[in-house]
Amino acid sequence: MGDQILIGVNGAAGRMGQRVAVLVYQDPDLKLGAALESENSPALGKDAGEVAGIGPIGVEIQSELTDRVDVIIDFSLPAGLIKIAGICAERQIGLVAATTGLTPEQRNEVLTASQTTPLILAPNMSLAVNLMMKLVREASHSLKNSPGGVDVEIIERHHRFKEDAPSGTALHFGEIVADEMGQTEHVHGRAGRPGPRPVCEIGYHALRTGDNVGEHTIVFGMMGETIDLTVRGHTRDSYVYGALAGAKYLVAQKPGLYTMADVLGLN
Ligand SMILES: NC(=O)C1=CN([C@@H]2O[C@H](COP(=O)(O)OP(=O)(O)OC[C@H]3O[C@@H](n4cnc5c(N)ncnc54)[C@H](OP(=O)(O)O)[C@@H]3O)[C@@H](O)[C@H]2O)C=CC1
Ligand SMILES: O=C(O)C1=N[C@H](C(=O)O)C[C@H](O)C1
Repeated sequence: MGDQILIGVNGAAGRMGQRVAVLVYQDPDLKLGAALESENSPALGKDAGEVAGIGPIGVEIQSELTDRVDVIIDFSLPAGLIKIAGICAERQIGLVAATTGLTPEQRNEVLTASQTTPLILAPNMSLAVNLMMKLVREASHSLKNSPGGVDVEIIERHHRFKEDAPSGTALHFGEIVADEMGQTEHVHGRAGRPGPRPVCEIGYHALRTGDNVGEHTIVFGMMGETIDLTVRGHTRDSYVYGALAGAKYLVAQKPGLYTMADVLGLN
């Protein structure tokens, strides 16, 4: 067991953080070395396994990183990610950063960590979603000269508790489409009399219902036909398995920025 990779989880009491604790516990190559939450969290002092529903695992939730870990997996809030990115950069701890809803300035601040430590910063860790990113790029490339033009709309569905909209994944899909097709306008919902739709728009539609763990549909609407590409999560574990693969990948890397496509062998 001596060569197990020591994982720290930031946002340990959250929906994702709890599943990270459980799946790290079940993985013989990994060991939970630290569980972090904000300094105001009611979970401080509790056992991370108890909070995650698997009974005590001997890791107390704390607000400061005092234990040695090899990689931090972060599913928290932008402020939590920025704080832990600074610590990882200073102590040269690998960082799998999954938190979404960052401003461009916050994103740049997190990215500076890659100067001194290995970093993944990705809005989605799932294999299926990352494969779909490749498929969307290919579809955008193939359809961009369709006669009559192509209208692209991005529909995402998430649980009612999600704080940011549209999802980081939806925004990333939009970047891929615009990179291939050249749309310049990003429109969030429509109401009133917006008039005929120009092809230079990408429309985003964020649905928030129940306990949906995440669905994304990219609609390519043309004159005479439509393609819908959809990826649906069934459980949060699809994201966690990707994050664990990212952690295992980062321990063997030099400082720098790495992608989930690197980790998942999709390049
Ligand atoms: N990249 C990916 O594949 C995925 C990314 N996500 C993203 O992960 C993030 C978390 O999602 P989810 O687990 O559903 O959200 P939750 O709100 O359930 O969990 C976030 C946790 O982080 C805690 N937290 C808040 N501030 C800090 C801080 N400063 N330091 C440490 N912990 C803090 C919260 O505590 P408190 O409640 O007390 O504020 C909470 O326990 C979101 O941004 C989401 O979009 C989610 C799924 C997949
Ligand atoms: O908050 C979530 O749940 C999710 N957030 C990520 C995002 O904003 O893209 C990834 C996934 O869709 C689940």
